[in-house]
Amino acid sequence: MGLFERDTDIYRDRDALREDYQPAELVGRDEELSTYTSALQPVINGEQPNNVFLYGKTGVGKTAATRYLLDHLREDAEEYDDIALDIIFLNCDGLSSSYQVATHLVNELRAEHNQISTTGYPLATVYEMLWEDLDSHGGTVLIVLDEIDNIGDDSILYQLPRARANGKLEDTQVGLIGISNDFSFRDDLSPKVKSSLCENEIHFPAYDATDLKAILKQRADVAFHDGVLEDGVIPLCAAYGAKDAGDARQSIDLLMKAGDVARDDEATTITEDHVDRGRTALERGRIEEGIRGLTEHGHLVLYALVTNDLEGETPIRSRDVRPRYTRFAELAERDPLVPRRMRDHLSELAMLGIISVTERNEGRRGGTYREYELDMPVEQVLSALSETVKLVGVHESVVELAEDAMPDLTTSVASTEGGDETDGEERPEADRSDASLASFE
Ligand SMILES: Nc1ncnc2c1ncn2[C@@H]1O[C@H](COP(=O)(O)OP(=O)(O)OP(=O)(O)O)[C@@H](O)[C@H]1O
Repeated sequence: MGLFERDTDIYRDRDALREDYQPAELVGRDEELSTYTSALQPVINGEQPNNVFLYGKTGVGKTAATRYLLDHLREDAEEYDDIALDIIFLNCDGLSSSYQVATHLVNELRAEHNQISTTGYPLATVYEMLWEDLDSHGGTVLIVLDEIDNIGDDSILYQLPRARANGKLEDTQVGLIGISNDFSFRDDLSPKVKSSLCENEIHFPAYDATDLKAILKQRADVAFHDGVLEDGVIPLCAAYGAKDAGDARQSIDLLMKAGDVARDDEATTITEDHVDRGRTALERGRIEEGIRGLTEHGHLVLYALVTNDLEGETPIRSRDVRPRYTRFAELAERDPLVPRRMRDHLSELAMLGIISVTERNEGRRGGTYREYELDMPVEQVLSALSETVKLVGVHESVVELAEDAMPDLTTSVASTEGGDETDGEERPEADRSDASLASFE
């Protein structure tokens, strides 16, 4: 028997739950698809295409609807001899300027051997190349810019829709489809860009539990063997999804995680318990990712708050977190931030859902103040902070937890100078070998 053995009791086709799977039909988006279809109709009529702007929160089907309709459009256009349709799909993640978008578009239009460098030309030259390449292409070209809000300036969003009117294009008809999940991007567009890019706006609202159930059912039928899902599983995944953000991607991920947990258990059915465990695992991943993305000072503030929490000091005011934070910064050989900047980090942690904030009144004449406490299991937070703990040292309050939460913790030499004025902790033993210990006196 090999080390790996095929286990197919649960999944018939697990890939149907992956991000890149394109469902044959989109569920529950009839109204949006009908508006979108009308906006694309001029392409089939051989007319100048409309520009379309899709917006809505993440995971609500904007990209899926675009791929679905454009696949159909491409297929249907082949029925007409007088229509030559080409579609360029560009995800703007990582493309932070019109210049970068324009060079990528030029390269999409050019053959492999004729690509241009993505740096070094004046913007006007890149535009000239773009108009020339587009115009020599002929027919209709639809340009989809997904995650369009990454583009830091709106030059290309102004130029593309107007290229024909400005005499830059004669033989090619260009349509622009912009997709964004950033509502402020749309609101902040300059009026001249808004009037052309947003001539057909389609809003994709968040899904409710009923929509999500239908979407999950469609995927589950392909992904799992018959009879594997217990009755409550899809409603539970849908209920969590609707409560969180109405995001189909999140619900599908949860269903897949539940399937994986069941598979690891060598179970033959997926139960609600598998969903709950899957949710905990995903949540852990999300927190860890959020914490890892913070700056070093964000980590130090959070580590300070973790130790306050373990000592039963939370909810706690920012000024009372400060001495511990300052000491940790010193141990990490960093200059502590001023109180206001430290508070900004607390606010950021609250925004990420890692800690919670409560506004309190200071009595009859006083103003309001804020108190902070951890809003996530301390073990998870600590395990995501392992690099910071290594840098600062293991605070006494976390010694016990550290062994479980950070098994990879290596011994580090702790500084013994300086002090944390507010608390008189005992100095930890310096020669413990199971973890690095810092002096926080
Ligand atoms: N109506 C639907 N029917 C079937 N599957 C859907 C539907 N809506 C979304 N999905 C699926 O949910 C996942 C996320 O959808 P999609 O990528 O289209 O979201 P989005 O709105 O473009 O999000 P983002 O703004 O994050 O890019 C994809 O796997 C997609 O296939």
